[in-house]
Amino acid sequence: MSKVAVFSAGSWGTAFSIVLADAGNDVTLWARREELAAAINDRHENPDYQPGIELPATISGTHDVEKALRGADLVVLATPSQTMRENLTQWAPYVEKDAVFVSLMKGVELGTLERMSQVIAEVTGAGPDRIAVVSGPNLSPEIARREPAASVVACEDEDVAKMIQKRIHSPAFRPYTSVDVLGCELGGAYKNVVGLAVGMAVGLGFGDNTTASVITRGLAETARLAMALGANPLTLMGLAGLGDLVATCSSPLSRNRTFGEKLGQGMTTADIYASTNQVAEGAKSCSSLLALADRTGVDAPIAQAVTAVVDGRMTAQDMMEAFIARDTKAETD
Ligand SMILES: NC(=O)C1=CN([C@@H]2O[C@H](COP(=O)(O)OP(=O)(O)OC[C@H]3O[C@@H](n4cnc5c(N)ncnc54)[C@H](OP(=O)(O)O)[C@@H]3O)[C@@H](O)[C@H]2O)C=CC1
Ligand SMILES: O=C(CO)COP(=O)(O)O
Repeated sequence: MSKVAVFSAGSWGTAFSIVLADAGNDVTLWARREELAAAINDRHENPDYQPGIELPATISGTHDVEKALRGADLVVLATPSQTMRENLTQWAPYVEKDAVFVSLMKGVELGTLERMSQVIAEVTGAGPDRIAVVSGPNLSPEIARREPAASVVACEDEDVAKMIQKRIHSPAFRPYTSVDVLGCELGGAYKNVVGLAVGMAVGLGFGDNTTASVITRGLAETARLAMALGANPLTLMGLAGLGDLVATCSSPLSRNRTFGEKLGQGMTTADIYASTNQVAEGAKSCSSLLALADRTGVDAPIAQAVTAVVDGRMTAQDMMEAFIARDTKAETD
């Protein structure tokens, strides 16, 4: 059986380990806390992140980086985007020589404005044929319950994308291939920002016309930036674009939408951080995506307003009013 190392045992790392195990892989799930690794082994459950879900016997937990990586030809990365560089710098010396990295993360690094595939390349020196991303409408509690879902596995080397596709195709999880790594990553990161804006609209008590308008203009904004950077526009119409946007913006399971809802109800960012330990990537990546749009010369009103609300410089109500009051223009401009 082929061995996969998954870093780490959060919501998505754990749910994706179930996909990998169901698809026939031997999975070693690395946990930052030793007691969580022990719980995974003793109880076949991740009580902190996917409580009540029995993990297949082919998933084992460990807190030992070297042990997790020994013999693994796929290294799946699912930590918060903002800590990936530091994490991977520590793990990289133990990665097998030809192992392929698979990023599940949906964020853009603050400061460098790099996508996760770029961070992985920089830290490990791996070429584009050893770096893939998996992105799509994949809310982890639903995936952990084995509800049917599709996703995209993107790698610049199509043969590698096909190899990973085979390795992650389970009875409940259907992956499509793509060579558009940039489009998939930007779709995944941007939908979190749009999810925050939609959550704010929901928190303010607005209905489906409002949320549909924000979702659609959010897709337009995502596509504008992604295409300016060289993405295939069809990627944004696909699972890693529209698909993930719809899932995130319509589901109360989404941490980003929930974070936005709380902002809409008047909570501050600091209060929300204090109330959860789970990652809402958009709250950090909104400012990186805005900076990326500014650097690229692309208009990004949603990223701009969401960043201002997250930073406490604007209220959610003012954001909605500002969206409506913007200079009018043609829809396709
Ligand atoms: N959840 C989902 O539905 C999906 C998430 N994603 C993406 O996957 C990525 C991970 O998200 P998700 O699993 O949901 O996040 P969670 O908040 O559920 O889990 C975060 C994980 O990262 C660990 N972690 C936290 N801080 C650090 C750190 N400083 N160094 C190393 N590890 C750390 C946590 O360990 P500990 O428990 O010890 O704190 C935990 O294992 C994000 O980019 C997210 O956008 C993508 C698709 C679906
Ligand atoms: O990326 C996700 C679904 O595809 C998960 O969204 P949240 O991070 O908002 O929970």
